[in-house]
Amino acid sequence: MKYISTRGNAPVLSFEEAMLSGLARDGGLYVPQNIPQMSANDIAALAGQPYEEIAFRVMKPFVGDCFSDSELMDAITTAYASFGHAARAPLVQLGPNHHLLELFHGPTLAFKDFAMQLIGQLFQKALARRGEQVTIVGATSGDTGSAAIEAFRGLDAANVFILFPNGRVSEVQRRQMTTPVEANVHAIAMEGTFDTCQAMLKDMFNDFEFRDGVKLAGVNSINWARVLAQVVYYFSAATSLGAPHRKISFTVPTGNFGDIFAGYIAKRMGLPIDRLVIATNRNDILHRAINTGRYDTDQVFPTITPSMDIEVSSNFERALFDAYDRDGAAVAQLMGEMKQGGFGISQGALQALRAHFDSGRSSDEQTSATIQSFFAATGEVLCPHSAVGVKVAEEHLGSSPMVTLATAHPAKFPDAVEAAMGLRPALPRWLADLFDRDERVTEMPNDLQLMKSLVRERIAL
Ligand SMILES: Cc1ncc(COP(=O)(O)O)c(C=O)c1O
Ligand SMILES: N[C@@H](CCOP(=O)(O)O)C(=O)O
Repeated sequence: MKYISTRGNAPVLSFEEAMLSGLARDGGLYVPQNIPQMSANDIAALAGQPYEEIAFRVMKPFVGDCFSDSELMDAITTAYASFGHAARAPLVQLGPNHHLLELFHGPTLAFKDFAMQLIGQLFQKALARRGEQVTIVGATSGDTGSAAIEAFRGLDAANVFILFPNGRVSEVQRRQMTTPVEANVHAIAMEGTFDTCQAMLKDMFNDFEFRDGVKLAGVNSINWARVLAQVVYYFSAATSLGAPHRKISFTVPTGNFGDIFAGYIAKRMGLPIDRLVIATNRNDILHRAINTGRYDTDQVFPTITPSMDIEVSSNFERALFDAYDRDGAAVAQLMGEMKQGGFGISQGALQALRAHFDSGRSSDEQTSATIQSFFAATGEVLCPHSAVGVKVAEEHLGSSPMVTLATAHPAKFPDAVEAAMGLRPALPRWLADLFDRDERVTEMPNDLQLMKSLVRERIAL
């Protein structure tokens, strides 16, 4: 299996090369050259299998011969061994036709653990084989950062720098990033929003002297391996609910578009997905784009769903690449226009997007009301991000069963949850002393030169 860039002008890579590279050298994102297909029989055979077996069967064709079967299975098994639920991604019924896919049973309590725990294992195997060390820089609005730190803390082969927007993550999220004691972990509180952090990260990748000098690697969903690992739970959920014999819809709380893009890949592989519903908060650029055909950036408003406070939604580029019939030059042109404030989506591409995606939005007030009403009706305590999904999903219920992705544990956002329903969710046992631990964090302005100097200094180059 080979990987090509969405901007059509970067080397074609293997799975392992794409995983270790992060951003393509033309600024684009790697995608598989072809999407492997699963037949109805292949999909039916997944029903009732352990999550690890489903992960292996779904991911293997994308990985090719970069990892042997036993290496891949070993990585998968180790990755999910620490999850606090035997099903890994259990389904809970919210209503007659509405189910919640709980993706927060991993070590850092967010869906990011599904991919990050796995790529931590795959990075270790690949780097050990190559005898290489890398510098991982990640941008986060809260959850990617803590998951990456958890997956890579203490490894000799990787230094991890996590840029988060100062004051714009929850206190639990911040402490998850600032309290690990391992010397290879560097939490950086940056001036600006998540978009500022992500733009800084992409600028670092686009500076080849720096990129090659520090052996830069990325673990945001710009990394294809992140998206791939997230494809798996669409298969596990859909087959539990009767796929391939009936269609299933999914609603996904969305920011950087990685999670819902994984659903789109599942559909392209043959999983009978009816609708993929993009659920946004007040920062509703994707909802507006699907509705109007204009992707116009605005300011980013802080909300009670900080992980989704994103305007420059990185993986939307991957969806556009397909919607523009894989025309890399067209995508490069749109991404250039986005830097000037926005772009229009052609009628053909918009139709192609609308063939798969619906969208909706939830204000903070609606999100709080949803936490409150679903707790009263079902006893399920929703994190605010998951509540955005549930609210939007309820507006899109149809004939096929709807699955809403519960992307984080409510205890990561205790203030918002308490304000909504009057009860403060408790952190699990292994994080119970989080507020007693010492924090270690470096505050930085939005200055690329200073950031590059800091990284170089810390890795002592
Ligand atoms: C809790 C939570 N929900 C939803 C999202 C949005 O996911 P994505 O960025 O893949 O669209 C994020 C951030 O990624 C998140 O941390
Ligand atoms: N919400 C994310 C933003 C980064 O997303 P990623 O999937 O591209 O890593 C976060 O929690 O950091």
